[in-house]
Amino acid sequence: MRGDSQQCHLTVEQLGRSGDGMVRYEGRSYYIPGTLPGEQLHLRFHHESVELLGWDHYAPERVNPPCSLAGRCGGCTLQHMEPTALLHWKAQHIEHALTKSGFTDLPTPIMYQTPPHSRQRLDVALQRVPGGVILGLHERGGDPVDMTECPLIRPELFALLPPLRTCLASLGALTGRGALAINLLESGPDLTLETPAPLSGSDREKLAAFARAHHIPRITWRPAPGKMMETAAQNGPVFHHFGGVKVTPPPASFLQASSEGEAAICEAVLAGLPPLNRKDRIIELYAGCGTLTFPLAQHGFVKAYEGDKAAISALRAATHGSRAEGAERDLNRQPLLPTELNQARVVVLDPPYAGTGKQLASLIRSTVQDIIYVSCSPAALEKELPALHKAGFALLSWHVIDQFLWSSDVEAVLTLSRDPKRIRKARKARQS
Ligand SMILES: C[S@@+](CC[C@H](N)C(=O)[O-])C[C@H]1O[C@@H](n2cnc3c(N)ncnc32)[C@H](O)[C@@H]1O
Repeated sequence: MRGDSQQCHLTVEQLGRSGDGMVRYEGRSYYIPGTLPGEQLHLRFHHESVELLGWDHYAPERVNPPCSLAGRCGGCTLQHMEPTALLHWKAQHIEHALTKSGFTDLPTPIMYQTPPHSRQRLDVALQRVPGGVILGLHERGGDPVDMTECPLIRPELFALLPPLRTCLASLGALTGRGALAINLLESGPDLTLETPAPLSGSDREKLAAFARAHHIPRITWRPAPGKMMETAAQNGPVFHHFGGVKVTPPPASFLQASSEGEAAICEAVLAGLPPLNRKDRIIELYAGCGTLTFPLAQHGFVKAYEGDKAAISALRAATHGSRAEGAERDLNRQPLLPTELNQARVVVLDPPYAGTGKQLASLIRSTVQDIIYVSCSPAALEKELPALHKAGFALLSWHVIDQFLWSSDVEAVLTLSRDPKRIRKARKARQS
């Protein structure tokens, strides 16, 4: 029901990309956090903004958020949505990117959602306040909200936070705002700390004592992301296994959000491989420090490319005795040429959020028949899939992996082929 007054009752039409409900008013779209499609809202419109006065009708997908910080903490924006409905909503993003790019008659997706309390990576903001330190995620457009509870992260990670706050509050280097990345590796939590001022000798002693008391193998310090890092405390070896191979990930290294998500991605990638013999070459682009490299190396010889120096050094250091080789390469500045790609029986790529950039064009010009595309960005897929469709690739399977529970983010693994035999076989298998 629309009226000319500033107050009105409108129905949420859909969720926007970031998970906010969208209503239309006088030809404009407005996004309202915390609302769901089908809900009727009582709203008041001001010049450019809208105020939610209340709900006339709730959606059946609405649930009570499991965390009392929901709505404030910027980590989870969709805790009020029933998880299965959320997974289907995320699958629609991928489906939309595929159909918009020309892929029709899609196979049924294989979907997976990670459980609560499974996040193994945490990137938090720090803020010194009178009497202590706030450690948490930013409120939308605001200050960090202290993470006094969190149904998302692994319990052992959450258990570390209270003593960590005490330790951080004692550091002279944390004069204002800072940041902390924690990767929960097999060897224990790996901490990378950013503070406005450099660590003093006394700060280092406190961090070393904290590391010993809480079985933390390594604490690294840096002034800001991308700046020189220093080891603040080393209390034991740092390691993690990928596909049975022991790797020493560098500080603040990319790590999949949860081990369950990582396993689901890995399984989807391996399921998408064409028939290979051990001599066949797999080219892997954006390899990080080897999450997919070493599982892939059990199926063919992997040539892995990665732009981050520390990550590729870690990968290369672990390749001894495996059927994998790593190379440092900025794939935006120096994409692999078609002649290089042509050596591959299959190309596996897992680009950053922005997508593959310049690498895509030479992939299309190559004679590569099979691609497995791991993507954390439906928007990048929407941009890049049309060219792959035009180049003759068909979609053999798609996996939707919601490893970002209660957020609007999603991961997808797409198996694409332009090998007529493989396409025919996949179509036949679907029909039977
Ligand atoms: C989504 S992560 C995937 C990493 C790895 N596949 C994994 O699962 O752990 C994307 C990777 O792309 C790398 N990357 C980003 N831009 C790059 C570029 N221009 N050239 C090469 N690698 C790049 C990042 O350093 C990161 O390791």
